[in-house]
Amino acid sequence: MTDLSKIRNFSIIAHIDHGKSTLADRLIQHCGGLTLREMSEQVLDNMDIERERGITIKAQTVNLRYTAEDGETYHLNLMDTPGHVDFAYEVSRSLAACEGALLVVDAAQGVEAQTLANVYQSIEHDHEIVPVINKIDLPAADPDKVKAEIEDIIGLPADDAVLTSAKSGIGIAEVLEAVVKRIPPPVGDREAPLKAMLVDSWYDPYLGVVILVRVIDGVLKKGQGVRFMQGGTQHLIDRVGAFTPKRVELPELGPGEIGFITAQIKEVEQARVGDTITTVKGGATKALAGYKEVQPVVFCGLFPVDAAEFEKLRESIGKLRLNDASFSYEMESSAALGFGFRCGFLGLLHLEIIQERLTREYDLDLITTAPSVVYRIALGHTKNEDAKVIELHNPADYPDPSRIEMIEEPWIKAVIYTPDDYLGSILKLCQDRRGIQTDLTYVAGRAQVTYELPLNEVVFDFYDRLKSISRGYASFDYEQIGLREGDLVKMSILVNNEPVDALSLIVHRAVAEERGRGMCERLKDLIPRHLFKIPIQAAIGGKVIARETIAALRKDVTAKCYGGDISRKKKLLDKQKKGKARMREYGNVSIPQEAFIAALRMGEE
Ligand SMILES: Nc1nc2c(ncn2[C@@H]2O[C@H](COP(=O)(O)OP(=O)(O)OP(=O)(O)O)[C@@H](O)[C@H]2O)c(=O)[nH]1
Repeated sequence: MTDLSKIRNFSIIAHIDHGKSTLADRLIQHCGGLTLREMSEQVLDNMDIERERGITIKAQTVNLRYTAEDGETYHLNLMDTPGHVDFAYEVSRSLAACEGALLVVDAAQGVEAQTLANVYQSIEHDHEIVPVINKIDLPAADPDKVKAEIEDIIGLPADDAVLTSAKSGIGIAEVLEAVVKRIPPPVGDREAPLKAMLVDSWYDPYLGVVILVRVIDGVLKKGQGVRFMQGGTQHLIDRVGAFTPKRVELPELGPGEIGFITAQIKEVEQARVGDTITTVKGGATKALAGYKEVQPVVFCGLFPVDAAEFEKLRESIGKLRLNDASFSYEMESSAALGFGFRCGFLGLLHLEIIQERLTREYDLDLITTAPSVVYRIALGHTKNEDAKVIELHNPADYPDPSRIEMIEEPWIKAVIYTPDDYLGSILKLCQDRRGIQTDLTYVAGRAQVTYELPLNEVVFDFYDRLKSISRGYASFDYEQIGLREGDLVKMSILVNNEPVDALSLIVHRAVAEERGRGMCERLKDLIPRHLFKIPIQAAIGGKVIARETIAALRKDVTAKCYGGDISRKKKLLDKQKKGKARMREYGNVSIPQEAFIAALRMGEE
């Protein structure tokens, strides 16, 4: 049983790449959680893709023992939080499990949008926030300027910010002292009915579903019968423990403590983030506030390039889903692509992560159809059917236009934070994407601009474009603000007069022609020439709005290497053969796999 006054629960909030994981590793190392050899890998980001992309996806926590200058030993629970807008809800639950936060700001980059969004959330949770200015070893570091930014932009006192270089190990002890002295201990009642928050859950092949919890009141013990108040299920706890960061079993978790439990749960879906855990007998009557059921917002079809791999795809998707309750899938069949799955994601990054894991970990070649948001459509009545409202996840299911009375699409509020120089191009980008500017302010040579934007204009390549026009300096954060009516139509793409359903998408009428022209032009470059002429058309209903033609070609690919180098000829033929495997036949036209997504990139507007 740990004395409450000796516990500190905190998270680290930072913009991507400001050094959160490196600092976390240093804190663990300082507290002796791991040996140097074990430290050679960053421990908190534990998925391959996380490491490669340098982003944190799943929240993790470590329990550290720190003997402070006052001679007392403290239990520090360090919570790692995901660093991307797609996972905002998980972040909010992790923050709700803490009493304070370290705000890590890069000494050379200063405050950025993601930092802001997370700090405001942290403030909402009444956290004590300790500013940490990291990377002071960099030649471009300017801690005083960053301090001023923290005060001006965020409104937090930064005089006593801790200066660190997580990379060279400077200021680490100071950070730990600040945690102990400035972040308050948790409060809780050991005698009260059990109330624990489900902070995170994941699937472990040996233990089943592992649940990360923060105990608010009462005690969690092995052998206890518990009830998940939102999920409505009951379970028997078979393990209680913590990560140091190695997994250790403990006799119990008391108020204020963070640790894990297992209860022979088979699916993460049964352990929803934000749920309240209480005892079956004499349990709490009121669940903790803040529970939300996360819903996928971006949908797309995933199809195997090789139809024979459908079963493998089904199995692989099933395995991924074991570990990720926020992603959904159901079988889908398409005239052109055969059997595949319609999948739902929290956002584009989430989509890319799943797609990449399927490709890399499960060695699948996939075709991804155009991502789509969820539209709400009011349909008028017909002779046989009453009027009704439907949700549209797939442009292929677009109803008969004559029946549509109204279409609504989801909108977001986006906050973009950028150095002045790039503001002009960013405003143009937002304007082109049907954005409505609601605010523009300048602080210390940077602009903060707020836009309302339709989500469907953001899901394709908005983030990539933003990064490229600002040379990586602009940052972006968004939240959903509900549905709004829009003049939306389905645009079909016809290749050699056949509609290709995987390329059809819902667009706003005002931008349909431009987008249609862009897609036709790109497809013209992406589809190789055939022996016959291929028309490529964009159409709304029966009306063609854009057209390109791919000229016919003579087949002999080796014709261009006259001269007798046989190995070169062979290489070309091999390449042609390989290329074939990655093509999709549409009628009698082969479309390369990469064309499906590349056609949607909106290019250098
Ligand atoms: N020069 C210098 N580089 C640092 C320091 N701390 C971290 N870095 C580097 O900055 C990069 C990003 O560090 P991470 O710790 O992965 O950043 P992060 O904030 O965890 O990133 P996310 O997981 O994406 O949120 C890495 O290349 C680190 O080596 C520092 O104190 N000085």
